[in-house]
Amino acid sequence: MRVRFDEVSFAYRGRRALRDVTWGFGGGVTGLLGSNGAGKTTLLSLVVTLLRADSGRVHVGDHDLSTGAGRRQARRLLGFVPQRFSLAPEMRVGDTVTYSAWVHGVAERDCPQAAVRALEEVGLIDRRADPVRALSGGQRQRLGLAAALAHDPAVVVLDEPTVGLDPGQRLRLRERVKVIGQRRTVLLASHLLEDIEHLCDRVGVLAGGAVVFDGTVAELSGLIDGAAELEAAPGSRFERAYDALIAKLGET
Ligand SMILES: Nc1ncnc2c1ncn2[C@@H]1O[C@H](COP(=O)(O)OP(=O)(O)OP(=O)(O)O)[C@@H](O)[C@H]1O
Repeated sequence: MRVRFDEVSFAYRGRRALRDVTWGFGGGVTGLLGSNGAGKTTLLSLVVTLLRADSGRVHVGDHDLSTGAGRRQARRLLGFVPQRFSLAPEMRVGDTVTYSAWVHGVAERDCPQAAVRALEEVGLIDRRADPVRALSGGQRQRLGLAAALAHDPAVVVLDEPTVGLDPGQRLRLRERVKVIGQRRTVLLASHLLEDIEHLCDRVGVLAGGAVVFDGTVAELSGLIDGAAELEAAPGSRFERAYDALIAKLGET
């Protein structure tokens, strides 16, 4: 399913956060990069209908989010894991996802089965009888993902999902996101270039509320082709190319 932005602008009480964004993504995992304050969370919030564009149009599939009916229909297709979320520590893992399925509109009799499917998707099915407080940070993050998958959404939006996780937990979450992206549209905002490089088919870069790059990970890495001093610098090609892109924008 495709998500499309057409000349979208958004401001917080006069403070411009997105300006004339025309961008789209669909099928597989798309990364969204940008420095602090570039507008990533704002863009994600528009996709998941937490905010409404001041001008321009956002579409999720055929649903136009500028209309009430469009937003209602799109919500059934959307799963969201925000940067910070809270879970009830005494609740069981399985009940947490069953409840999320119900909140997302799954028929009550189907909720337990929906929870089993979502917990299998994130690799937590063996922990379903445990209380949430018994989970590690990485497992809690995966539980948040299961809660967002409970109604089997076509589009999954993740805001900085690996922040605060140790390398092993990050790898496990990454593996899960990769599999989830095989049959869904996933939008992943992150500061961690390594996550984007390993997970994403395509990447968009935001700077000052505008999309300044849209292409594949290989195309972004290719931006430094022929720049000898950058090719020799430390870090992966992708990291060096991203850094050079942001530095160049800072000069203009
Ligand atoms: N609730 C708000 N009220 C006023 N201004 C806001 C609000 N939320 C964000 N902004 C401003 O909008 C701009 C974009 O913020 P946004 O959070 O979308 O960026 P971001 O790329 O997600 O940043 P970060 O990487 O730090 O999370 C920034 O200038 C920010 O200060």
